Amino acid sequence: MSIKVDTLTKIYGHQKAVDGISFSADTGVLGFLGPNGAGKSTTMKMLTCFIPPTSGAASVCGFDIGQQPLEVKRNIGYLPESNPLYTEMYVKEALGFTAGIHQLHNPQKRIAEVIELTGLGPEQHKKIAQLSKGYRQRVGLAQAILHDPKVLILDEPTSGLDPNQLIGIRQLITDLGKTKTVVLSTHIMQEVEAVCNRVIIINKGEIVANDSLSNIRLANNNKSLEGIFIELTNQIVAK
Ligand SMILES: Nc1ncnc2c1ncn2[C@@H]1O[C@H](COP(=O)(O)OP(=O)(O)OP(=O)(O)O)[C@@H](O)[C@H]1O
Repeated sequence: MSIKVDTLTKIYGHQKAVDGISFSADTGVLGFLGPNGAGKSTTMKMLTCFIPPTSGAASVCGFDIGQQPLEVKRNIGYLPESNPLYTEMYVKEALGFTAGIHQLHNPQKRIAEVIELTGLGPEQHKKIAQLSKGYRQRVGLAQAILHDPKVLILDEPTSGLDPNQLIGIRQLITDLGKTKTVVLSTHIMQEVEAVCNRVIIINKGEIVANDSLSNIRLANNNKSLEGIFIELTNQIVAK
């Protein structure tokens, strides 16, 4: 398994943001769903060693997030929800900067590859500040995959994109999921149906569903995913 999570918990002050969750993931796209404030980003930040857990354990490609953060970061690519970018840099300059952090042996070749993969070609000579939101997301994705990690953590990578951009990015995520373990946080149920092999639904820091999309539907009278999501996270009877 590329990701193993064992009773992972994060408490901020008096609030339990993540409450003893356990799951594992391997090659494919795992949809990580939940209402606002459910604990998705907090889980992703713990898996990527940005914040320490309060208790519990997790490993990425066999490396412990507490004991081996450098090895974890080597094996993981992370696109945070806010997609922080240096907007004064040119696209290639930003990718070169990330390549330097990862000490890539042949950065120019790999940068050309990820520009091709992420469809950044037509915009590659611009400054990031001049890019549309969709192309900025592509730069964030390009940075996340530059060191060819086995695991990708993508926190709402398609939020705010127009339908044309959505299709391109979803195709890229689907393709990446053929060889990598991708954890995808999204609020778009259509997207989950389009790209995810498996789904975890988290509510108030606890996992309320963890299965293939078809099994989750079977267990919930074949309702729409939206209906299942509402039922499992609100206890409101879905249509
Ligand atoms: N640094 C922090 N300090 C205190 N509380 C925090 C902090 N970060 C997150 N929280 C709280 O922890 C809970 C989980 O937040 P988190 O960002 O993980 O949710 P989420 O599922 O990613 O939500 P969204 O879908 O809105 O992005 C929320 O109630 C949030 O307010």
